Amino acid sequence: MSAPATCRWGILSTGWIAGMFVKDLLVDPETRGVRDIKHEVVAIGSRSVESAQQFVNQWWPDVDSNAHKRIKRHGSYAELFRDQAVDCIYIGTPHSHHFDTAYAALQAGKNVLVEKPMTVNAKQAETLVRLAREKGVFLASALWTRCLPSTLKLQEVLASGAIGEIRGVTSEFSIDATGLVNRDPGHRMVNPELAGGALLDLGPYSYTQLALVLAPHGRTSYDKLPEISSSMVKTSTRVDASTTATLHFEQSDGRIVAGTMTSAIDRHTPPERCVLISGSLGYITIHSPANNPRSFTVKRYGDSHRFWTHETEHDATTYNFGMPGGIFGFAYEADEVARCMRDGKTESELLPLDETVYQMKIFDEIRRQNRLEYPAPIESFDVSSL
Ligand SMILES: NC(=O)C1=CN([C@@H]2O[C@H](COP(=O)(O)OP(=O)(O)OC[C@H]3O[C@@H](n4cnc5c(N)ncnc54)[C@H](OP(=O)(O)O)[C@@H]3O)[C@@H](O)[C@H]2O)C=CC1
Ligand SMILES: O=C1OC[C@@H](O)[C@H](O)[C@H]1O
Repeated sequence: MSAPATCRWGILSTGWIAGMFVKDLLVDPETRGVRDIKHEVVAIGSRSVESAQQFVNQWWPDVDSNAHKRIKRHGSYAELFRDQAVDCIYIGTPHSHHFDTAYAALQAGKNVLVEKPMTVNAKQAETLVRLAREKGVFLASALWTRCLPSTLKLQEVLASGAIGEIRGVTSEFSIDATGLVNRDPGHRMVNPELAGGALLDLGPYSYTQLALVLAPHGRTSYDKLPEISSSMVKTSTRVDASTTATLHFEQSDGRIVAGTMTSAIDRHTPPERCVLISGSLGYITIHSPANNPRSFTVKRYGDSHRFWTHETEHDATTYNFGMPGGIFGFAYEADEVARCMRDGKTESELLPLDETVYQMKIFDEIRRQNRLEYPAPIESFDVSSL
């Protein structure tokens, strides 16, 4: 077997998720049975060099180690874009800053993995996708759930016909952040200036869980949006505390199947169930959380199943997934990106760009229906000043 290919990462921003992503990159891929690629963090880019230095101190505390000494600390994002040692830049800024930062990185010819949601709106996402394709560089939104072994296994189970014809999906990813509005109204989750709110922050997961079943890539035409009915409750900071949307997706056999997604920042999703996939022969329950499911259960109805009884289900199978090496789960998307780098691919089949743009169009429509607008500068897709 040939030597593993190394992906050399540049980390842009030094907040919470940037640290979690790095933590996963530092775990030896062999612990999860991955022998074809390796990860190396070669540079940190921050708005201040002190913050970049602090980040290195936190994640590579051994000051005498080669890694600690070797990692470049850039005091501006522009310096990171110029760093020739970097293969791919991971962007972990707030939503409001995904578009401008990713645009500048792509413009500099860099491969980019940008946190979810890719942008604030679909026009911005389309602009990034167009630029990446023009430049021939890699781009993906970091919807890590799509790369998890549990997600891939679920696709297999569905394709096997285990629950028959799909009749409906409900999906929720919510986190109780009540109190944040009063305690810390500037926090990115509730601050409109940073494009906060449940839909953009947590909706990518509740949407993805139903889209993987009802609008899978390769079997969905992105020309037409599903029919959408949605509602929102807003916070006093004027972002959405909760959003629920029912989407009617046309299936390849012409049937219309409804999926309902909920994301909220004012409650927890209960652990037992975040996603319910109902089929003609049974159902699948995905256990919370929807961003990182560790198990799901498939139950098939018994032959004597009747609509008035609940006693006849049988054949329950639960699939469990660990997180080897102590990873959080981001490592799997990092592996996928590293393989794309190695193979010269500019797009990942697990994180398809057209699907990402489609999702952003659906979110635009949900926001339109509920009059959720962000400040003009962060909705802008004008690139003349970038
Ligand atoms: N995949 C996942 O599971 C998760 C994804 N996320 C996503 O990651 C992104 C960041 O979230 P999180 O890490 O929690 O956020 P943090 O606030 O902890 O970090 C954001 C970082 O972005 C940089 N930044 C650039 N401009 C600004 C600005 N105007 N205000 C604040 N920070 C700025 C800062 O880094 P610096 O000072 O170094 O420039 C800052 O540390 C979001 O898009 C979120 O949706 C978040 C959590 C989990
Ligand atoms: O996975 C996540 O969990 C917590 C959220 O605030 C975050 O943005 C999201 O990506």
